[in-house]
Amino acid sequence: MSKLVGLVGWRGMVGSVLMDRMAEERDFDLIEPLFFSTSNAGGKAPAMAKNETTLQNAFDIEALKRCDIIVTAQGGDYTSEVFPRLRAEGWKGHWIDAASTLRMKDDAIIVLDPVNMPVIKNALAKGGNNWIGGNCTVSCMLMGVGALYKAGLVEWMSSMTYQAASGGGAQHMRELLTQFGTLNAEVRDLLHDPKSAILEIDRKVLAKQQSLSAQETANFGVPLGGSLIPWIDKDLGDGSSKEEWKGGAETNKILGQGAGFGTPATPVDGFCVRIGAMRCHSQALTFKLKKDVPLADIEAMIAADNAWVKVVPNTREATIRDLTPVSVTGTMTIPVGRLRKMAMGPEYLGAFTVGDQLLWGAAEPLRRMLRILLED
Ligand SMILES: NC(=O)C1=CN([C@@H]2O[C@H](COP(=O)(O)OP(=O)(O)OC[C@H]3O[C@@H](n4cnc5c(N)ncnc54)[C@H](OP(=O)(O)O)[C@@H]3O)[C@@H](O)[C@H]2O)C=CC1
Ligand SMILES: N[C@@H](CC(=O)OP(=O)(O)O)C(=O)O
Repeated sequence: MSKLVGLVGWRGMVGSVLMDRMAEERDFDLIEPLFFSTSNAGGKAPAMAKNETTLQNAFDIEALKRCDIIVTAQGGDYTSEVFPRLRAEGWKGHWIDAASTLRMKDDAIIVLDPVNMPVIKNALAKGGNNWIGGNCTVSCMLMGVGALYKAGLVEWMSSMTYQAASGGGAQHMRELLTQFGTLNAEVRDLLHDPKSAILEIDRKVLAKQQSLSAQETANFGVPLGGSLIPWIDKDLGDGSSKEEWKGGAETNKILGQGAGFGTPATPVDGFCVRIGAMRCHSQALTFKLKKDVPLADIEAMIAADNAWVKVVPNTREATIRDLTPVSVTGTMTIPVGRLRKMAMGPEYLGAFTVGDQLLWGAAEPLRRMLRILLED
């Protein structure tokens, strides 16, 4: 009999991408889906529903307890409210979650199976049942350069990120586009006049950016269109942002190394920056390798690591064609390019990578974990 799989958060941005991927990969053929809602219990479930066509109340613990597996992309507040109650009521099913809430708990595994299948299998064998998707930046980075970690080559890594508006949620994407529209409207006439002075355009754009209404910056807090914001997530009070902290903490946990595993952690640190891209996160990486490995060997290692990574030749033409958010958005490909030894010495490697933060960064690791459980 098919497993009963509860789906929570399926109509949100991450959830919609997840539903599309599940349909594409025919995951619904293998399960009996049970759709939940926080806002429309009793309404009609989406077309993928089979026998259970009514939306269940996502806060109804008895209804949730019926599920063998629950997959949620509803968000951290939902997880904080429902998960402890569900476990306290004795539910032993598998919980698969996009939210960060449970990621660093001892009994939770951060799932990214092309990178950490041994960690997942080990936890499954020990009865693990909490499977959490990683931070989007970390997951996309490891899908690209995980080979270097698997080979034990990384002494440390620094990551400078260029993170898309979608990381903040759907409203942030809308806000970015609204700001671009407002700025364009401000200088539209001057743009249409080829003889207009560019510094006049620049002055008017800046004046508009600096006077955007509170409504037009409600989500990011400051203008993002035509600017950037070098801080993502909470202030940890030690000079770093929570997004930067996740880079080190989650990378090591995914790889099954660090304090919790009785092995040394690999130092990972850098700056996380929000830019005006729509839904692809990009990262400039600097590695200190444990030894001097020829560049050709590094490229071969990265290219062979998984079915989605693609090494982009370090030429201008290939880079501007294949290593941008616009070329990657909506695809499962994780390009890694700009690979070169840096001026600091032969153990210092530079790389640049891009990933769709709603696919590998959020939805895909969850649906793959579901498949692992269904095939177990
Ligand atoms: N955005 C991102 O980049 C990432 C997000 N995540 C995690 O996933 C969680 C969900 O994120 P995200 O998908 O961006 O959140 P959304 O705001 O798009 O969706 C969350 C929920 O909001 C409700 N909702 C209310 N109004 C609408 C509407 N107009 N359209 C769709 N849904 C609506 C839905 O619940 P209901 O149907 O019950 O009303 C939906 O499931 C995050 O909180 C985070 O924990 C993880 C990785 C990346
Ligand atoms: N913090 C990420 C998005 C995200 O949801 O991250 P997390 O799953 O770690 O909370 C960003 O803003 O780009």
